[in-house]
Amino acid sequence: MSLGRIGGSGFTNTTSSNPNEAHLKKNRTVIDLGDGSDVVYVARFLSPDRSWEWFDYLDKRIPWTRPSIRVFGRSCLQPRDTCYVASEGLPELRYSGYQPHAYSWDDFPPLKAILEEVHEGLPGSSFNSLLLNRYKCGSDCVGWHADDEKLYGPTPEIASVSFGCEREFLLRKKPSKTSQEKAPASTSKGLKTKSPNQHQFMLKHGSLLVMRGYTQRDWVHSVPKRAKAKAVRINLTFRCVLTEI
Ligand SMILES: O=C(O)CCC(=O)C(=O)O
Ligand SMILES: [Fe+2]
Repeated sequence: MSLGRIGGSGFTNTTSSNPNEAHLKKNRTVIDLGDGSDVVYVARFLSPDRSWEWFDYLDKRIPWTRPSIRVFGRSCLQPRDTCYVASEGLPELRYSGYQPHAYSWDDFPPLKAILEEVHEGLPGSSFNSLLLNRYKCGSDCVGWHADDEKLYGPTPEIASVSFGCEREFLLRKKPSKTSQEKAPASTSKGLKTKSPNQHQFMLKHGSLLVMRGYTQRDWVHSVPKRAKAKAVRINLTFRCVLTEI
């Protein structure tokens, strides 16, 4: 696996003989977040049947743990199950005071198959690590954060594949430093408009969402609690840990 790539894979405009790539180009939604950041969403990235097979495998076979993490200086149980898979020899991941054990791709062959699908869909991308999350019910969640750890570099591409229960994924712009940018969004008639500084996606079973460019520097994201979500959701975020920072 090639390592050390920075930046987005970019869905190039060249004609492609890869049917997956062509399908993706047709069915993707690209949201330009401005300032060199964008998000790509493909609702039907994987077929529902295959996705359910993968869901069952992941639910049963992944050695899920629910670690203690530190948030604002206090120790608490992470409100979701997690597991981490990474290629050998990479710098270790550490977030919220927690350093997950890195399992090998060889331990979970279906993860290699999903990774292959993601690489086919995102030509030029080269992911070498994967953070898995399992949300058992509506009170499981992930709070506002950015995946801006140094080991991913300044413009990480993060590909997120979802299985099972649909959950909302929110993106919110970080507060800007200049006062001009802080002004609330309004029309020329002074009417308030819906802020372009927030975006919301309902992440479907078998969907792919990709964050690119400066999204981790300028935006935060979350999967909030939802009382109505009664079933299990599993999310995989593929990332590229840089070998030379
Ligand atoms: O579950 C999701 O959709 C997002 C997970 C996430 O943001 C993360 O693992 O960093
Ligand atoms: Fe994240």
